[in-house]
Amino acid sequence: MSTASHLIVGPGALGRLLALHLAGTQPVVLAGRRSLPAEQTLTTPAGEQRTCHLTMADSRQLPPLAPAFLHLTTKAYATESAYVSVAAQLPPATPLVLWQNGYQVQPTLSLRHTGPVLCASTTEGAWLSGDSGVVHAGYGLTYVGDLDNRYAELCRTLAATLTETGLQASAVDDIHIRLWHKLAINAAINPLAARYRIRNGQLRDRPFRPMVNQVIEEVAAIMAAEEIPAPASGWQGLVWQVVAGTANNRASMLQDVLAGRPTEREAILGPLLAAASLHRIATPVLVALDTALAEP
Ligand SMILES: NC(=O)C1=CN([C@@H]2O[C@H](COP(=O)(O)OP(=O)(O)OC[C@H]3O[C@@H](n4cnc5c(N)ncnc54)[C@H](OP(=O)(O)O)[C@@H]3O)[C@@H](O)[C@H]2O)C=CC1
Ligand SMILES: CC(C)(CO)C(=O)C(=O)O
Repeated sequence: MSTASHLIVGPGALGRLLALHLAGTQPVVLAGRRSLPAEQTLTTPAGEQRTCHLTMADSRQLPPLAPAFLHLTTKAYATESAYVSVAAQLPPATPLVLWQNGYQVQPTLSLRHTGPVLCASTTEGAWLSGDSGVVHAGYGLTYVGDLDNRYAELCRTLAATLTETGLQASAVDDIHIRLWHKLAINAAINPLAARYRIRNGQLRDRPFRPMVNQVIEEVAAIMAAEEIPAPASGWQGLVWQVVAGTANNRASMLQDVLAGRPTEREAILGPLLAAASLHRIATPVLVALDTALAEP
């Protein structure tokens, strides 16, 4: 049985970024459902290129492994099926780390998995460069926590490991709140950017600026009803800071729409619309955006 410390399932932008950082100091296996070159190149935010030989595996037929962490870096909508295909091949107490945006797989898999379930909420930015590379577009920060605060030591261990590799991370005892703050950012930026096919920075201009502000108002009402405390900068401050910081980005939902892939609409807008319905809060703008994204 291999002693690989980190099994990463989902060899996309985030999975490769993670694998290429961890591989310098830790045993890593990167697993997917199609074959990829083992030589993978990381382009750093400074534009340097670093090529590394990774141990690749087929996620449906893993070699015998007992990893210290199973990282799932699939899109939210693909995560449950990826989990099902790999969990049966691993010791049941393997710690699971969920890297998805939104708030859909986190509560579901926290209940379902028999081992510890950690959630990682990251503002690292990465995109794929063909089958053999990943571009680290910008440094961010990763928060690691578990929804019931039962695994603080494990969260600290993972955060320290990530930080050693160059991905700055902190263990937190309020990951639920951090995930909902990220949800607010993604709900305010991604659906509008995808619907109007614009870069994040264009949201600052007319006619989009008032639309973003309407979404923020609806999201703020939902957050208050869900008792999610506002960030220090307020909801407006939080969203507009991220818009400014990612002005040149194509939001992930826009990239998905342009590539004809499914979006993470259900994971991002779904929990907000469900909470709005529970608390009887009218959210006409969020509903219209969700409906538009659901159209084929
Ligand atoms: N990229 C980023 O900068 C950030 C991403 N995130 C979040 O991280 C998650 C992943 O995003 P990202 O890396 O960009 O997405 P990608 O689409 O680049 O990667 C997803 C990967 O998962 C693979 N996959 C899908 N289903 C399975 C399966 N059943 N078994 C094994 N592999 C599978 C896909 O492979 P295939 O090619 O076969 O479809 C693909 O390689 C998302 O929830 C995203 O919101 C969060 C913050 C930043
Ligand atoms: C923060 C933001 C909006 C940056 O583009 C993002 O997380 C995404 O595109 O999904």
